[in-house]
Amino acid sequence: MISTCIIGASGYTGAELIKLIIHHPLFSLDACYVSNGSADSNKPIGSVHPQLSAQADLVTIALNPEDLVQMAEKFDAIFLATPHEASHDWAAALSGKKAKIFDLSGAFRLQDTQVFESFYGFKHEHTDILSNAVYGLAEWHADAIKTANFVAVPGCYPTASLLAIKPMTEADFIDPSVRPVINATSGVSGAGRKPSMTTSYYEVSLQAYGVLGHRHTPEIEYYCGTQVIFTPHLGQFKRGILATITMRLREGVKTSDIQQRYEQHYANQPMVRLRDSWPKIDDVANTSFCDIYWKFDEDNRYLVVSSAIDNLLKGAASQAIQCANLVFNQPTETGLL
Ligand SMILES: NC(=O)C1=CN([C@@H]2O[C@H](COP(=O)(O)OP(=O)(O)OC[C@H]3O[C@@H](n4cnc5c(N)ncnc54)[C@H](OP(=O)(O)O)[C@@H]3O)[C@@H](O)[C@H]2O)C=CC1
Ligand SMILES: CC(=O)N[C@@H](CCC(=O)OP(=O)(O)O)C(=O)O
Repeated sequence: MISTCIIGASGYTGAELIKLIIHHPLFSLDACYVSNGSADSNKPIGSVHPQLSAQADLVTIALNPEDLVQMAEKFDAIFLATPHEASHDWAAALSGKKAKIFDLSGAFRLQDTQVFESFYGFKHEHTDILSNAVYGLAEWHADAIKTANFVAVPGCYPTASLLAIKPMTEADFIDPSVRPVINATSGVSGAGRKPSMTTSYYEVSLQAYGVLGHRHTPEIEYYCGTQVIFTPHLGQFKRGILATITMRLREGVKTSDIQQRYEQHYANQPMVRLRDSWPKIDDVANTSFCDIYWKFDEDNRYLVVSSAIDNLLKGAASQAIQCANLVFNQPTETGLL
């Protein structure tokens, strides 16, 4: 068995990782860490996450940062389900050792440290790790992921957006004079477990936020190679993201060309489902799938694509497992179907 541990096990994506790893045929979950001083330290997992009662026979451990080097020599894989700052600070002790690292945070996704600093609000101190980090968009970067030691698992909105846009950008079908427009809505679990007024279920009413300045804009732009207008919305539901993207395509692109590109990229990708009707969040919530459907106005060259994922799974934990499967030479869908 491949020995794994999770750091940040008391959070929402931590809980999803626990569920996936304990049911995985090849990975064993050997430790669950929380931060030093966490109210959830030294507790059975079933008491931290009641839905995991009687499923995971583990007690959370308060992480001592001095133990990180030893942990990186002990485990085969370490999943960081921690805030960006914690992942950033701990990466140096963890990387370059036996363990393959899968970081769910945004700390190692942006290669340009100036852009990183302006969107994340703190200085990037680990450019050496950054330059070796592989972006874990599993359907597009599988070859690089297979040989990676450190995987930066994509953000939730970027996963939904990039899976929809990349077949068009890779084919050079986008009209360069018109930026793709992404409107996306996330459930409140996207904001993590820590309570806050802006994300409290009672306070939330469908609303745009982060307009023309969300930190996922540079991530999406870098990995699809075109500038976009990205507008996230927060909706009053627990989990899921629906991203609807409008793209103007170059003259001469036909409906059949679009069909051919989506099929070429996703027909053999088990975690992406090309649907025959508009995706719904209920169809993907609590699953590891991304559902995609599109319609093209050939006369006016506007393509509208809709993409739905579960933010905590395909947008975080199950994509991390897809990456780990690839690193350990398994089919990407192992343990996810
Ligand atoms: N929620 C989502 O939809 C997605 C989240 N992500 C990213 O994944 C990571 C985890 O997100 P999520 O599970 O939602 O977040 P949560 O807030 O639900 O959980 C974060 C975890 O990290 C621990 N933690 C908090 N502060 C620190 C700290 N300073 N040092 C160490 N550990 C700390 C938390 O609590 P404790 O104090 O008990 O240790 C908890 O276990 C984040 O980087 C997030 O941006 C990525 C994609 C989607
Ligand atoms: C609803 C909500 O607040 N969503 C978060 C994105 C989810 C997330 O955690 O982003 P990363 O994948 O980059 O870590 C946000 O807008 O910042």
